[in-house]
Amino acid sequence: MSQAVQTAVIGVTGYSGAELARLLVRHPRLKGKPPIFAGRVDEQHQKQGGIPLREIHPQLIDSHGAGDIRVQPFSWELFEDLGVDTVFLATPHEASREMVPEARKRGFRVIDLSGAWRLEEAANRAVYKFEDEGSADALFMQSQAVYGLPELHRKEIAGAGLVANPGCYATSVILALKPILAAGLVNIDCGIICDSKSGVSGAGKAPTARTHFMYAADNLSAYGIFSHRHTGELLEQLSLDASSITFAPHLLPIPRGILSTVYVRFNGAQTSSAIEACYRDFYHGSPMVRLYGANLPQIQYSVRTCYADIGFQLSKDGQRGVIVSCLDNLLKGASGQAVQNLNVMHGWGEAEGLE
Ligand SMILES: NC(=O)C1=CN([C@@H]2O[C@H](COP(=O)(O)OP(=O)(O)OC[C@H]3O[C@@H](n4cnc5c(N)ncnc54)[C@H](OP(=O)(O)O)[C@@H]3O)[C@@H](O)[C@H]2O)C=CC1
Ligand SMILES: CC(=O)N[C@@H](CCC(=O)OP(=O)(O)O)C(=O)O
Repeated sequence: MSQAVQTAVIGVTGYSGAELARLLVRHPRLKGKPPIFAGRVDEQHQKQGGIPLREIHPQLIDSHGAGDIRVQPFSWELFEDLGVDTVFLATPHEASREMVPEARKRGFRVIDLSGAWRLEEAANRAVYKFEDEGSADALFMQSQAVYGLPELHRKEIAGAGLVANPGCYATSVILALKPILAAGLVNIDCGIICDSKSGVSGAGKAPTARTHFMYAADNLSAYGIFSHRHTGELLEQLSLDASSITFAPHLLPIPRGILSTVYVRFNGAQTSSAIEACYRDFYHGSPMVRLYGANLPQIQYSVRTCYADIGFQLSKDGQRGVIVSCLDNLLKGASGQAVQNLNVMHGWGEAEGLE
């Protein structure tokens, strides 16, 4: 078990990169080894040795350990010279798709926050329209990738060279459904409905027509129904057929947070205590999932935490269930999960630096 892991982050100027910086500079296992931050640095800052992190994220003041850390101009040689072990990519899917093969060739372990390597099936990946789709290099890299949801794949993540951090909506829905599906309690033929709502930071820092204040504020809108790219993650991780699950994402006019409401029919009548036991058994030893039972979680409870919060209620006859799953899209939905994966990869306590 190493105490001296050197980490590096590409994409710290983005929303999830900022949260990653906040978590990593305070991580108890990284004391004395602050992460290296690298990215696109303009000429003027290059002359000054990089951009001071506090210029980009003033909220990361000294008490958070950010000190004089700078975002340096990115190169793989920089990481090699500085003895980097694990690289986080908080970059767009296409950028990750290009960078990861080179990072792996150079021997870095990678935790990629993007969707570049999450999907095993070419049919599910088609939504991304990757330029290198089908190439031998890309297929090889895909075969090495482990889906970075520790609650499902802890063992594989521990030995992985490439961890594909899950999507934020996907995390909330998979964690809500996996225990009852794995126990065979859900009547799949009746269809499962996942109604998910996300804060605007889920879309990243580049404004789009959909996420512009004028459209997002004082509004609630559905989008991506039957076509959202996280559907493939749900199908693969829950071993479901496309006809048995309907995923409907919505844009909520709040900065961060996701609430997924999942509607299921059971195979026969269930009791609250049986369903509660099912969740407790499944998440035994999973410190980043908090179970609420019939006291449903709310976005307010989960936001700015690295937890996924899950609760449920049953119909009077026990035939139907509604599961509510909340998380912070930038934390358990992205950076918190990435640090949880770092902990698993290095044999540290899974919740270290996250509570
Ligand atoms: N936001 C969220 O809730 C979630 C996001 N994700 C995924 O995490 C990744 C980051 O998301 P998010 O933080 O929202 O994104 P942002 O748009 O907020 O930030 C993107 C970051 O990537 C950098 N970047 C863009 N292109 C390149 C490039 N070609 N080379 C190097 N750096 C580049 C940007 O740097 P610069 O400042 O130079 O432009 C910026 O730091 C994405 O893949 C996203 O899909 C996953 C789960 C949840
Ligand atoms: C509100 C919002 O726009 N959310 C994003 C999903 C964010 C996320 O987890 O996405 P990645 O798969 O890009 O990593 C979306 O629907 O496209």
